[in-house]
Amino acid sequence: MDLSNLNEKDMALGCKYCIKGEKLVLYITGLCEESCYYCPLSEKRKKKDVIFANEKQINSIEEAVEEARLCGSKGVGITGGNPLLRIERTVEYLKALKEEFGSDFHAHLYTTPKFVSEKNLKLLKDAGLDEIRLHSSKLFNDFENFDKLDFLEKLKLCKNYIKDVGVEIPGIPNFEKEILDLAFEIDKIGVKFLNINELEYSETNYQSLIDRGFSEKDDTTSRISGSFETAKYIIDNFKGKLIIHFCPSSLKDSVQMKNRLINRARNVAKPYEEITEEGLLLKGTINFKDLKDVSEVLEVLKENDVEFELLNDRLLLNPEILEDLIDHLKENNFDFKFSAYISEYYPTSDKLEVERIPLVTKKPNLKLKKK
Ligand SMILES: C[S@@+](CC[C@H](N)C(=O)[O-])C[C@H]1O[C@@H](n2cnc3c(N)ncnc32)[C@H](O)[C@@H]1O
Ligand code: SF4
Repeated sequence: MDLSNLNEKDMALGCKYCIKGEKLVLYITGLCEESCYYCPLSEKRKKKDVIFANEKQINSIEEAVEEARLCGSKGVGITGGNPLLRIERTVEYLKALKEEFGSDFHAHLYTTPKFVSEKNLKLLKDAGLDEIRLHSSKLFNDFENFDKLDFLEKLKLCKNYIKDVGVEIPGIPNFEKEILDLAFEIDKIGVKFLNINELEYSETNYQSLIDRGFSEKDDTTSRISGSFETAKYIIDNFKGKLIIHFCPSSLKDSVQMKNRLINRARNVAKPYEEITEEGLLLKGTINFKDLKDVSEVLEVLKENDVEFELLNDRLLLNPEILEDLIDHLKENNFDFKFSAYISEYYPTSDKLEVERIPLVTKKPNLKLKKK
């Protein structure tokens, strides 16, 4: 059974944008007052006061705006850490994005109840926040001390200031009854949605999940066994107005991430590059030492009006054209003095290369001893 209800009417507005890859993920700070045993954040980000716009570490609002522009983002998801621990920064970035892209640029924010206050909510409202999602972290980490009434009060407070208020939690196996109870309670006070994320492991939380008796669902994904069933139990047993959405890890990787990559690739691809179905970029590269070693190739390209880019020691062109050209040169016993390959890489700011297909390998320039 597929629980990921992709019917748009059964989803928070922020999720609709996210699935289409239209949300800028703004990681406003890694600082966080909680220590959830299942926290998936990487070492690079966890508890560090760093800012990321999607995959790129940034230091300024301009960089966030630029990343949103390159990705064709129609909204922002502000996350962390806890964005409320850097409320001034959060508000500054949010205001700037709204000013740049207009008031329709949808903004949602993730936090825990601890620093939800009239003061912070007022600041967020004035900056244009459209949606807020509270994570009842204490429920899973410190059950005895989880103050349900306080959590409900914080949600009510959010409703006074922010248009859409929801709860977002990981689907923790064996917490079915507690989550279902919470669903009924938040429905009574008019909370709009409950998002249940499929519990996932990462390099930072793996050991603590295993120590608590959880196990991997399979060896091809990072899903934890039983999380899907927890969400299913809640969806099957809940009756009320609350929208309950299960977000499987596959939705994050194969749909939302892929769509975000495709959107960015469309904006950053050079005219000679190709975009794959996964949203990666393909380009052909010739590496040379001396320009004269590629003079014949350049002539052919110019004669045929082929688009290319000439750098100091590299010639970049369409991957298919490069492949045809190399085949043709090989057939004509061309004396290659350069290397050539097709590279597949992420359209992200780090341009991470995932594959390199060699077409011509440079001959090693070795001087052999004469006997
Ligand atoms: C990583 S947190 C960051 C934002 C904020 N600190 C919070 O906890 O809401 C974003 C969302 O991921 C969920 N989450 C936390 N750990 C998770 C895990 N191991 N697998 C799946 N979702 C998780 C939380 O419920 C939260 O809604
Ligand atoms: S509240 Fe969020 S960021 Fe903080 S420890 Fe928990 S999951 Fe991680």
